[in-house]
Amino acid sequence: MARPKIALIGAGQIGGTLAHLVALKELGDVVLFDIADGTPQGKALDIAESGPSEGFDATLKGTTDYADIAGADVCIVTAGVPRKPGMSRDDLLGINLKVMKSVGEGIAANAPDAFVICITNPLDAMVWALREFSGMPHNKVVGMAGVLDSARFRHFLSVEFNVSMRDVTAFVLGGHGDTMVPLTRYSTVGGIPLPDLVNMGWTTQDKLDAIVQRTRDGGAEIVGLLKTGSAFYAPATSAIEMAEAYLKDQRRLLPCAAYCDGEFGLKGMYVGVPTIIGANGIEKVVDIKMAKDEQAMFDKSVAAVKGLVEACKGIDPILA
Ligand SMILES: NC(=O)C1=CN([C@@H]2O[C@H](COP(=O)(O)OP(=O)(O)OC[C@H]3O[C@@H](n4cnc5c(N)ncnc54)[C@H](O)[C@@H]3O)[C@@H](O)[C@H]2O)C=CC1
Ligand SMILES: O=C([O-])CC(=O)C(=O)O
Repeated sequence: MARPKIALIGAGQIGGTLAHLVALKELGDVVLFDIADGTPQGKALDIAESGPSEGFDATLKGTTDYADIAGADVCIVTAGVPRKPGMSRDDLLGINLKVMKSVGEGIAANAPDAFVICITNPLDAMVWALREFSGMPHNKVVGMAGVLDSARFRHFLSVEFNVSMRDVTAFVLGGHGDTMVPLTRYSTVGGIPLPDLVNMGWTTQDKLDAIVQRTRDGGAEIVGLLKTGSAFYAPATSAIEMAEAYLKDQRRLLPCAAYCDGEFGLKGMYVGVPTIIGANGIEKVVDIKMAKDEQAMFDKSVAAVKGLVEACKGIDPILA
């Protein structure tokens, strides 16, 4: 059987890391696309030259021509600009919206059957716009953020409890911004929900609150440290987890920015919700019941995303 074809739209920090991970994990053959001529070709060649030592079987091609992504099974979109210290993700909206237009058209024309994972920020509005520009089915276009935010939450919790990250589960829903919603009641250590762990005296509510806030600020913390761009190792790994779930029909239950058509009382919008990813893309949005305070946080986050979508409509009349 032919290897899957994985197109990476954007060959910057995340795109290059994605290409390396796809090759190392032998998920498929890689086409790395970017408008900056030389960058995708150089990264593809560099990673291909690591193959003999690493021993993977995958071809890598760098290109500036959308025709080369023809027939891709998966497209992962990181094209656009990242933020710098002092900026919010929302400040990227105007410039990255234009990028989503060309990328959406390029994918629709060349790889209309692909499963598309958007990473570009501000994530929830950009995945909505990318879907609109591409006209592709809603279940085949999804945004990556919840897997990353939950991974950050899990990492901080594993350090606090001094246990393996494998035994920590976490759910971060809502928009990928300052209003994101880490759900402590649905996050566990060895199956024990976090509020129970506070009651058991294993940690304090103050410490848990600080971890929740650090999770919300997780992207900004890295931007502040790197100074020249934003996180890329963990974001790439998170998107690979989603791509693998699709390619291997794993039916993973992962928090993703998915299209809600009635779920969570939302109609026609993308926001971070629990989803099942399998061979049909987003197979299901899992409509969990939230407590009153959780719902209030989620509603606030949804309102923030709606504001950004309205801003997109104001910029590009095609979207209105
Ligand atoms: N959803 C999430 O959780 C996360 C999202 N991000 C976002 O991902 C995006 C990419 O981040 P990085 O890879 O670090 O940025 P980067 O600047 O390293 O790479 C972006 C690449 O996009 C290319 N590009 C620009 N316009 C293009 C176009 N029209 N078509 C094709 N390629 C184009 C650039 O030439 C550049 O190589 C940013 O918007 C960032 O904010 C970053 C981390 C996490
Ligand atoms: O913070 C940023 O700008 C990049 C991002 O979305 C993240 O790392 O969560």
